[in-house]
Amino acid sequence: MSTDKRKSPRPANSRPAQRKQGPRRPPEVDAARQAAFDTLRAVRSKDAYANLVLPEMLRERRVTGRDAALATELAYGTARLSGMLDEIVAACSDRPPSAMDGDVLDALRIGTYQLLRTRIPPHAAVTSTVDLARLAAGSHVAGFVNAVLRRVSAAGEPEWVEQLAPARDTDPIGHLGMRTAHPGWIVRAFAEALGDTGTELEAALEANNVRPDVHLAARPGAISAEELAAITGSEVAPYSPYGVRLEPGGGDPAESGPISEGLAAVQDEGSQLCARAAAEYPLDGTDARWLDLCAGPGGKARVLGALAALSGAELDAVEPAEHRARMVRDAVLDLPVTVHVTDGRESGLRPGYDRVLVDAPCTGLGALRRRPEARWRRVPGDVAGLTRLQTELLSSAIDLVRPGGVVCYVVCSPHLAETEGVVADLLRKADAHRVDARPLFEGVPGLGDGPDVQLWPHRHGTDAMYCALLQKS
Ligand SMILES: C[S@@+](CC[C@H](N)C(=O)[O-])C[C@H]1O[C@@H](n2cnc3c(N)ncnc32)[C@H](O)[C@@H]1O
Repeated sequence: MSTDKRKSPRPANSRPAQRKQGPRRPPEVDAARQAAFDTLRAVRSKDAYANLVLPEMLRERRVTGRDAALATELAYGTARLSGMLDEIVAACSDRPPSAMDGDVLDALRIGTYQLLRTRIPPHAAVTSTVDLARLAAGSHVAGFVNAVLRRVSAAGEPEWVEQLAPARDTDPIGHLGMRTAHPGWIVRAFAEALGDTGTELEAALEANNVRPDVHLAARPGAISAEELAAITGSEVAPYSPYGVRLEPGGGDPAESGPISEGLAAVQDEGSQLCARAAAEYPLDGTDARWLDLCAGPGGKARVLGALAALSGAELDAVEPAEHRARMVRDAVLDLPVTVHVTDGRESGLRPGYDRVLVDAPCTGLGALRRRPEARWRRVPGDVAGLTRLQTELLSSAIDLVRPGGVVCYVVCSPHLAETEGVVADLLRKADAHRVDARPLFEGVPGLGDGPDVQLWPHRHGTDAMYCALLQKS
């Protein structure tokens, strides 16, 4: 929660939020709230990603320090909670959010977030939001925004949840959806993957509302995790042998020496573990040709390429999008990796690979904590198209691997249709069998009955990565 207690730029005794007439002077909006508002507007109207737009905007506008921290909290927090904020706004208005002007709705969301989730004094939250709305949509909206926010401010978040959420005992999915700010279909998907609708489900959902630690992956063979931790003043990560957890607030990791020298890269610990699993499953026979079938932007290709170099193997990396293929090339400089710009379903590559990684496009429900708006942008209808693509890519991988070779199927999602569903579907048609992936995640607790591995933010501090290993018969 923000501890921002700065005074509003207005004199303490002025009460513009209660004015009924238009402004007598142009509204003034501080840089932090303006940046948060402009970010939310870009998310809504241009399908932008808040975590890409905001840092760029703060740099361009030279917003730094506490202002940058406030802008970040307001933009990411509001984007993350927007569906829940809309329910509260709806309860305080005579018209539904869908009928409101987009700028007015964005302002109301920011105002509601400030009232419910920060220690910003209510009068400052209301006044600054009225100013934002007036500036964006005209002075005629001031009275409406003021009235809605005054109603919002009559209660705190627990009271609003109590009033608006369904009862937990009769509708735990609906209740937790409101309480943790997730759409119902995502709550249901998490519940099905966890086999739980109680405290563990709540913990898993709450973990999506916490910004993750930043991890680095030391390049295997170039630097050890211990050396990297010493250089960066951090600690080694608990599970990945390449992982280092950066201290929060330590500045932009991209500017750290080891990254600019190509010795390390920012990468979630779960991704490091999955790349390692693809490289380390023990094989009989040859082990010289490796394939990364969905390589862009190259995070796992970097680890796989380095491990291939250490074991005398070569890696082919496939990515159909040219700009992402370029990112793969940049990630694997000096490594025995060839990048192919092609569709993984019809790559034209010569079969006979010993190992294939399929890190397939997915809903990304396993990385909701990194992408503030993603939970409200994704829709259940996305799942069918993605599972079709995932099955086709996995099937192509089975065609490309040699008998006895291994395919490592990874998605950053716990949705059962994308995980077990895709694997089960493939196994009905392909000449392959599942092997236990858990031994390759040595030391990682809470992996259940296997044979596949599902990591979780609330259990492991990683993204919710799923990893299945299939061996061709
Ligand atoms: C989850 S990302 C892979 C992340 C990557 N392995 C890493 O660690 O950085 C999925 C990638 O698959 C690519 N992709 C989409 N359709 C594809 C296809 N038909 N064949 C191969 N790759 C595809 C996307 O462009 C995206 O870069």
